[in-house]
Amino acid sequence: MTLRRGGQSVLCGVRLSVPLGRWLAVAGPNGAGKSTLLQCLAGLLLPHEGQTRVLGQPLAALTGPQRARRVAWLGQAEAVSGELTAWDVAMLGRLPHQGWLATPSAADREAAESALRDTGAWAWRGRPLGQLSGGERQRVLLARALATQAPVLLLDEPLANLDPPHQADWMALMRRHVAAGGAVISVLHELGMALQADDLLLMRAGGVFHCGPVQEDATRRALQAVFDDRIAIHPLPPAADGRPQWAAIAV
Ligand SMILES: Nc1ncnc2c1ncn2[C@@H]1O[C@H](COP(=O)(O)OP(=O)(O)OP(=O)(O)O)[C@@H](O)[C@H]1O
Repeated sequence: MTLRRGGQSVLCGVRLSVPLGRWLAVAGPNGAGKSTLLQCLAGLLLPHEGQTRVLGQPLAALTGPQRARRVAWLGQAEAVSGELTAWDVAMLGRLPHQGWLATPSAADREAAESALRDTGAWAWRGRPLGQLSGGERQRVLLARALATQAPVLLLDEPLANLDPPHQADWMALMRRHVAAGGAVISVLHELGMALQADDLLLMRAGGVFHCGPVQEDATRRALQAVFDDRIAIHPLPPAADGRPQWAAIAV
């Protein structure tokens, strides 16, 4: 996949395949092309060369609702009317499931409630988005993505404004999503969290610097290298489920 913006090449020859049942974290320095790649995968930007296929079908061949039922999107600094309540925003995630002018079904309401409960946003479902804090707002937007019940989640900096306990909750949600057969692709600057993903895609200067399982030493070495060895990775005690964990510290 190749994309030029403003006369510059911002993605060059990126090839990527993410199987269902895996969580891929995308990391790399500022300006590496991570958000651009995610927007191409979501169909929000059209690459000059290459295409995105979702569940075996070219994204471009799908209608808007078909696409939105397969791929849920959470972008950076999304513009959503501050007058909408948290409930309204979660229900936006159900639009791809509803017919033209149809009223929401019981299944739509259940999906929105479950998503708001999962992100800890149920308590303020009646409050307008404009009256929520940055982290509260982010949890509502995550609920909108989850309410779609799409198998593929594309999340650009989903942890922005989340406090550490809610970051841990987010991770548990992603684990649950992949354990249920979904796929997650998330751009993360929180490298400790990125190191808990299954796979890491490391980008630099619009290209793939490295892609591989977090468990492989080579991947963790590449993570240090993509940041010019200005981070160090240290092992941590295993997680409760036995999964190895690492911390990334700026040096
Ligand atoms: N609308 C645009 N027009 C021209 N160039 C753009 C545009 N949007 C982004 N770019 C450039 O594309 C490159 C990749 O940007 P992108 O936002 O994908 O990087 P990123 O890896 O997500 O960075 P960050 O970690 O800072 O969020 C950057 O050099 C950026 O300046």
